[in-house]
Amino acid sequence: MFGVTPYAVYRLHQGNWIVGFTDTFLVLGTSFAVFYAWRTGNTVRPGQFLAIIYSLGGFLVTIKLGINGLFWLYCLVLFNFFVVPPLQSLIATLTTLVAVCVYGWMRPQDIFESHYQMMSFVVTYLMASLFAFVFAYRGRVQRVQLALLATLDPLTGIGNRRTMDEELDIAIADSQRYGMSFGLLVLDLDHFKSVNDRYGHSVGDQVLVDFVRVIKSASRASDRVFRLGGEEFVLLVPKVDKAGLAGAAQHVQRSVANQLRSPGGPVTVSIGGCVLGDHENRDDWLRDADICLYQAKDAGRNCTVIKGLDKPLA
Ligand SMILES: Nc1nc2c(ncn2[C@@H]2O[C@H](COP(=O)(O)OP(=O)(O)OP(=O)(O)O)[C@@H](O)[C@H]2O)c(=O)[nH]1
Repeated sequence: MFGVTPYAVYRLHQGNWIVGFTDTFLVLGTSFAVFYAWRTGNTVRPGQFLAIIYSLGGFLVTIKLGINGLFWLYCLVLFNFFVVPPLQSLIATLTTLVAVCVYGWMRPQDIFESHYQMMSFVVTYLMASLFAFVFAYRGRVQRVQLALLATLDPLTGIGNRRTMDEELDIAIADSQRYGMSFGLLVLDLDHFKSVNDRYGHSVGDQVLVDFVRVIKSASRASDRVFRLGGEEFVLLVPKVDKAGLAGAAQHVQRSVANQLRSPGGPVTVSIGGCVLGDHENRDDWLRDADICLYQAKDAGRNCTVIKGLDKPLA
């Protein structure tokens, strides 16, 4: 925007109306797109809008300025790959190339002084597009990988603590807005340290992976499981009351006792839980579920304590 504005003023001052108005349109269009993105938080549509108007503008400027306009098309390549995903950028960039070449072919001397010059432009423009594409594509793949690393637990593939925090905040917002009920279970394997100490860390890792598989198979598709850290996991259960949460917890607890094995025999889990009720933030909610978990451990492990229910459930 800052690069184009002086040219818009200069071209209008010169009386070169088409280029002047094109530049002015680009400046206004950019301001509009930036404003829209700022107000809505949506950067996809403004990016596509900008790629289209700048590609069109690049074409118009080139057919009016000839060889001097061509230099701007290299900036256009970089700009397009900056504002829209690689494939869309490639389409916008190649469409502009085809338009410029067809025009240059039909009106010799208007843009290119010779076919040789046109070929040189095509080759350098394609090379610039190719490098920009590879660069943008690699950046995109790395961004996706970073996003996964930041949100998933690498060992088990389920959401990590950061993902859980977000999901619990969404649950609290849904509860306050729509009156939906949620329950939270904190699950901790019993005597897991001895599995590690006796059979090694990699066996312990395999038990954790199996544990997640058992939790998933014993819970509903709408339940969400997260790894809080170490051998502690959280299950978020929508649409339950205290009794329903206790039922869900007992089902998981029994499934683990029946199915989860280390080389030394069955592995069990202790579970603490509470419904969202009038907890107003996730820290309080988690803390109360954690207190129940400690009560379950104190009660001898392989059992469930739900806040508000009288005794530990075996
Ligand atoms: N293999 C493996 N072990 C882990 C991982 N994260 C934490 N641990 C181990 O989990 C064990 C947790 O031990 P404790 O907190 O004493 O708990 P516990 O032995 O299960 O005892 P209780 O919870 O009281 O029943 C420690 O030995 C940690 O090293 C992991 O990613 N992989």
